[in-house]
Amino acid sequence: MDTPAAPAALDTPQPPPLLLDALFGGGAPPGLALHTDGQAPPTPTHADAARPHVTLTFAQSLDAKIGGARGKQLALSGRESLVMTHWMRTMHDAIMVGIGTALNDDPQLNTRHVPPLPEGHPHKYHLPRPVILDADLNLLPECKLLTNYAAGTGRRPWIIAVPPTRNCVDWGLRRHDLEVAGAKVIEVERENGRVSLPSMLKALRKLGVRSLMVEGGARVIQSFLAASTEKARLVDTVIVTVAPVFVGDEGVGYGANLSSSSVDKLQHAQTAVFGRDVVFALTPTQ
Ligand SMILES: NC(=O)C1=CN([C@@H]2O[C@H](COP(=O)(O)OP(=O)(O)OC[C@H]3O[C@@H](n4cnc5c(N)ncnc54)[C@H](OP(=O)(O)O)[C@@H]3O)[C@@H](O)[C@H]2O)C=CC1
Ligand SMILES: Nc1nc(O)c(N)c(N[C@@H]2O[C@H](COP(=O)(O)O)[C@@H](O)[C@H]2O)n1
Repeated sequence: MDTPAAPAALDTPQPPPLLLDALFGGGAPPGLALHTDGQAPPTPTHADAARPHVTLTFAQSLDAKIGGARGKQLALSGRESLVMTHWMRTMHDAIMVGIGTALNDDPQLNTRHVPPLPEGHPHKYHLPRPVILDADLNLLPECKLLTNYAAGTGRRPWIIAVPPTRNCVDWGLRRHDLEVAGAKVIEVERENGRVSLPSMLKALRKLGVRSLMVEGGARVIQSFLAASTEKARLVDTVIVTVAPVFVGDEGVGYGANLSSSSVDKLQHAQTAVFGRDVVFALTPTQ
């Protein structure tokens, strides 16, 4: 009698090879993307233990727009590349957007588009910690990130804020309202009028964040691309989805103040087609 074939590793759906190559240099480490009995799943790590691995990722049109006129949120990614993005979310400890995106898109930043696990599967997908760059605490207590957390369907959002230099009653009141709604406020230093990215990364690493997926929006992408220098590189992997559409001049771009001398030098790592979209993975040149 033939011996029945062993079931393929619990029939767990597997992430796209582009992500495995770009973030793990090949195969899937055991337990990847899964939340197993409270253990932290494997994630991309950074050689410098003082900051998390940073993956900068976004979807753009052929004319390099990430949003529509007056910031209108655009569904640029097709179904297949959106699923890829949600796989990427399962692979990171935390996911970050700027307050511009949080107010404009009211995102959920969860992993709902990953293929469902088979019935009876012992684990769940890992859900990344949502983090918002919001120096002045303008996040709304009724946003989806906070209501999902209150409803038990999302993780507790962390807000990266900068305390005002002078006593500011309003900032304190906003902090109180956000904390009552469930947010954790993390204070970091200000740099050039905004959250200092190195200070923010250091604070996140101290709180146990090993990998951070930065999703945008325009100003945040620009800051990360421009902040990296040979001396202090802040981005380890860039993953860009390019959708076959033109948005036009009135759309939101991210390259406004980037010059070739200030932006990090990136080299091609992988390209793959997802449905009608093309996804590029890049890494900084050594
Ligand atoms: N296609 C895609 O993949 C994505 C598209 N988008 C689109 O992007 C647009 C929103 O972009 P945008 O308005 O620029 O908003 P952002 O999400 O980039 O947020 C910008 C704000 O973040 C805060 N911030 C704090 N520290 C920094 C820092 N170091 N660098 C940059 N920003 C910092 C600032 O506010 P403060 O000073 O108050 O802290 C700043 O105004 C929307 O149209 C949205 O739909 C967004 C994400 C992904
Ligand atoms: N990958 C990708 N493709 C697009 O076309 C997009 N517009 C975005 N936007 C990012 O995703 C956030 C929305 O997330 P949820 O669907 O609410 O979980 C949005 O705020 C952008 O960060 N991304």
